[in-house]
Amino acid sequence: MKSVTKVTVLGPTGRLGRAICAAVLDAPDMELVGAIVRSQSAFLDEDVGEMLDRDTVGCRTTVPFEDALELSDIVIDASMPAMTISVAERMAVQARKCGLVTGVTGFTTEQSERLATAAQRVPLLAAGNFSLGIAVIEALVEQAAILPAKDWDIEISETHHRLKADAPSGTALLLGHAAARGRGINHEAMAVWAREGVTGPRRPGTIGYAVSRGGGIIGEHEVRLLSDMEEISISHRTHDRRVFARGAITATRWMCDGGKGREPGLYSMQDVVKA
Ligand SMILES: NC(=O)C1=CN([C@@H]2O[C@H](COP(=O)(O)OP(=O)(O)OC[C@H]3O[C@@H](n4cnc5c(N)ncnc54)[C@H](OP(=O)(O)O)[C@@H]3O)[C@@H](O)[C@H]2O)C=CC1
Ligand SMILES: O=C(O)C1=N[C@H](C(=O)O)C[C@H](O)C1
Repeated sequence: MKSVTKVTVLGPTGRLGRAICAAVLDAPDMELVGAIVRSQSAFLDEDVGEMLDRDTVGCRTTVPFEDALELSDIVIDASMPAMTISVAERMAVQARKCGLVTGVTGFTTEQSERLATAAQRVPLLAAGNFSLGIAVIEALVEQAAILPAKDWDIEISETHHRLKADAPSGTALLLGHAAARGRGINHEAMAVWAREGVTGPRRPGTIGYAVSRGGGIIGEHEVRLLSDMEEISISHRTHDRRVFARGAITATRWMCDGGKGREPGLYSMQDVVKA
């Protein structure tokens, strides 16, 4: 008999969380067993199917997550950093091995370190972007960034909808880290987060970021490599938020590995696309 993966979703009421819940409900090999909201949620104790304007599914939104974790094979996270950290740390002290797939962005350095610590005990896949297209351009950016830094400037720009909470986007950051890896430099030392006033000439070797927010744009990213005589532009546009949900399902299946589950560790979409 084919096994069914039991899934809990964190942040099921948000833009990403709703798309992921719908994808889980549509996946024949998955069952939604938990939907975790915060105590201030406007959608507390709602049937997830009804919340999505579908038939009742028998899984209701709740605040305590311990019972859902006990039932789950995997947790898919579409919430916000504080919830991600508290659930990841709770999972790290659980005896049974349940994986966490998080798409959340906007972690502070301290939160990222706490997530990495939790990943020593939990199989944890962190994806600043679930799109497989972004995973591909991440590799392209790393490859392009081998061009000599003295001749080629790297600039990253992103645009998102007016409601996005964090900047630069998680995707812009993962592209910046890919560029830094390609160049063999320390990302934090070379990142220029914004420019204003009398900035003077561009510092050689830096990676510049620019952010726009407006309207309903789902996500646009561009990495430009600029020399005096030519330019490379690597860009990506998301046309439909369901691409994130689809990628999250692909990542979840990779993490479950046919029911065996992955070993504790920090994984990324690169592991998924290279499999
Ligand atoms: N990796 C990827 O491919 C993608 C990642 N994202 C990321 O996913 C996250 C969620 O994005 P999005 O769905 O657009 O955001 P939303 O604001 O629409 O949803 C976030 C949900 O998380 C819950 N939540 C839990 N804790 C908090 C908190 N402390 N403050 C606010 N809300 C909280 C809220 O639900 P409630 O109040 O009901 O508990 C809220 O509905 C972001 O980090 C975003 O960058 C987004 C799209 C794609
Ligand atoms: O908040 C969003 O909407 C998105 N967030 C992710 C990010 O920060 O990169 C992914 C996607 O671009 C949409």
